Amino acid sequence: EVSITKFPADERKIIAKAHDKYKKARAGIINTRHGQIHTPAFMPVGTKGTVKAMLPESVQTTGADIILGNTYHLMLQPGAKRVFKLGGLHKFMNWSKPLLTDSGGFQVMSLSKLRKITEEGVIFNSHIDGSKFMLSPESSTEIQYLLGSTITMAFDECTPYPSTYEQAKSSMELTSRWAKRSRKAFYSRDGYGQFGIIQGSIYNDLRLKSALDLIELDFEGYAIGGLAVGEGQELMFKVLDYAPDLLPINKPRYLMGVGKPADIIGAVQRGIDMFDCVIPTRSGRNGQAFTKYGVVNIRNSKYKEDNTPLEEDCLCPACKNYTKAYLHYLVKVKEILGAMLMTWHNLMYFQKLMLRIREYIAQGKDFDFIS
Ligand SMILES: CNc1nc2c(CC[C@H]3O[C@@H](OC)[C@@H]4OC(C)(C)O[C@@H]43)c3nc(N)[nH]c(=O)c3cc2[nH]1
Ligand SMILES: [Zn+2]
Repeated sequence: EVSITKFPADERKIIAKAHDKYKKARAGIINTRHGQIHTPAFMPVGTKGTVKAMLPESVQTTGADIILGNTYHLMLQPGAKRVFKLGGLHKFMNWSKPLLTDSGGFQVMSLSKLRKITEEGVIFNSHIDGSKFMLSPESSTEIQYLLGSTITMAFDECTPYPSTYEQAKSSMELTSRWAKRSRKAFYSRDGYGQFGIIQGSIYNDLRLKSALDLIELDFEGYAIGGLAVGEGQELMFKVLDYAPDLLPINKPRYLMGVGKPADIIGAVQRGIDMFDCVIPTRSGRNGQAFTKYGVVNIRNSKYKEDNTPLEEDCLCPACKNYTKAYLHYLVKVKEILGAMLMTWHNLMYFQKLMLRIREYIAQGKDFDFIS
């Protein structure tokens, strides 16, 4: 049971604007082998088999139905075959609910130094010890199978921003060929699914072609890729004004890498169902707390004698049992408990946001009444 709290002013503006034009928000349930996912859903990021600074049972208390893992990191260490031998990622990390794994292409481009993109796949050197690896539609799909992912992502190329029309076109066409190979390599089982990822950057005809190519492969769900890569909120919303409508209305839509609360609200209003973002966890560890009063930079000296909680009505341990002064101190002296409490609060805040959104959609209420 969580209380309804206020959106900060800037989110109300987004809600009001998006609400007038978009009645595409929808609330639903995705049934999987590992349990239900209530959408719109926020998926905490657990790149290396752990949501940093959180026990999985604590992640569960925040209300998360599903968390993310990653092919790239886990294939390098401890290795997909080893995780498989040890009983799969669910057992390894003691998380029994749904797991979605990204296919690894995005991380190769952002993490490994030496890499070569070929039709076959991406050849790269591990950012850990420099050893050579290849990620392809087939190997990425097999690794996600070995990890035991509930939702497997197709192996794609995240088109960088900005890209010319030609660059975006050839990148999208590569992603379509790789999607076909990913779909063929997927071992379909009841309660498990594979999502295609559409690309096409900011060009609507390329987004349409990408969607048509992937719809032919009949994925269980679809992600909108190639966004939240530096294009900014306005351009992202411009793509989201039409891209979700290109996808099957009866299948989940996942916007990768998004985002701040205002981004999530605007995207839900445009028909998106699933989100992932490192912001609540990464910024929590860096001392930023999301609250109904806006973002609190707990390291600010004005909190050093503030004996009040981050939010008086929040049910997380940071707010129930500690003060901003204590959090300020812990983060300043880099105590591990600081990262834990700030992360826990932020994940709770994001899940409360999603709960409020789901409730208001289910009751057919206008978003702008959440205030
Ligand atoms: C932040 N903006 C952003 N992230 C994107 C991602 C990666 C999403 C994954 O990367 C991590 O976030 C940085 C998260 O931790 C793991 C667990 C790795 O999963 C999340 C994308 N992934 C694929 N395959 N294709 C895309 O077009 C794409 C676009 C994105 N835009
Ligand atoms: Zn809290």
